[in-house]
Amino acid sequence: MGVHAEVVPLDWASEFFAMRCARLVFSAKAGPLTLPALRRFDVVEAKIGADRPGTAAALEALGFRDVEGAVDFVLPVPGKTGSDHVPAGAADIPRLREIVPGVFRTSRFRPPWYTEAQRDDFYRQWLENAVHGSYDDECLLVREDGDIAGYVTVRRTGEDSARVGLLAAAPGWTGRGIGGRLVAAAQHWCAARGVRRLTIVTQPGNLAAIRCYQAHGGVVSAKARWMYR
Ligand SMILES: CC(=O)SCCNC(=O)CCNC(=O)[C@H](O)C(C)(C)COP(=O)(O)OP(=O)(O)OC[C@H]1O[C@@H](n2cnc3c(N)ncnc32)[C@H](O)[C@@H]1OP(=O)(O)O
Ligand SMILES: Cc1cn([C@H]2C[C@H](O)[C@@H](COP(=O)(O)OP(=O)(O)O[C@H]3O[C@H](C)[C@H](N)[C@H](O)[C@H]3O)O2)c(=O)[nH]c1=O
Repeated sequence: MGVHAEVVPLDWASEFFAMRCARLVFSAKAGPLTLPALRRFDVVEAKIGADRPGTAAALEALGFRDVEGAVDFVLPVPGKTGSDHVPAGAADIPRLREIVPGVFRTSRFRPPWYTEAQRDDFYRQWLENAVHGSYDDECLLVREDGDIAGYVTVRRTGEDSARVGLLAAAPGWTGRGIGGRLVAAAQHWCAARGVRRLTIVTQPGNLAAIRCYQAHGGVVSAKARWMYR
């Protein structure tokens, strides 16, 4: 089976990781995927819906390998919500950068394609950008004892939709209900803007995240796998 997809360069990632990164965008209108088109890049990533095993097999024949799964959730946005979060400001960036290393271990940004140091730098940058309203719109914090106990970044993706970028309890704060408070913060952010559809993605092995999202009304909307070449 031939794969019809465009190989789209990822400019931000290419500059950040100092590698030529690209993503496959599947389309019946695109020409068949060829090895010369793929060989122009150091890493080509593809997200393949769980309902498309034939595509995954065809990509494997082109040298793609499984990296990680993805589970997409839709979270409810109640009309009236309460939340105890505060928006992050520039003064929070040094502490946020300090507490990121090792947190996103199930990320698809992983060896052998990305080093653990690159992964941690990537999420540090993601958080810092969100505080400045770049890529994600905002970073919201839950504070305890004068310190950051958790953070969640949010991005409006449409008139009625938003997506969580990163969500984590700070080291030492996992398993203490911070995850739920962060979900509530994202829901509150949406409700305040009239956004009714909130999505979040995690990995199938991230049981703490999955239980946390399900406990707050999250419903699985799609499952996929990431493959890289
Ligand atoms: C969009 C994204 O960023 S996806 C990535 C999510 N973030 C991360 O993986 C970062 C590291 N992990 C964390 O920061 C946290 O563990 C979170 C955010 C996933 C969950 O928040 P927490 O405050 O730790 O979880 P909380 O105390 O609310 O518990 C949530 C549920 O997970 C369960 N749980 C907690 N840790 C684990 C674990 N290691 N394995 C399985 N279940 C777990 C809890 O028992 C609870 O389930 P229950 O309600 O059925 O009892
Ligand atoms: C900060 C920033 C990032 N980008 C680019 C770089 C990448 O190409 C994408 C981010 O990847 P994305 O597909 O959005 O992330 P995933 O959904 O696959 O991965 C998730 O897993 C994490 C653990 C976490 N749950 C989070 O949801 C994702 O990382 O964006 C950019 O162009 N500009 C930027 O500023």
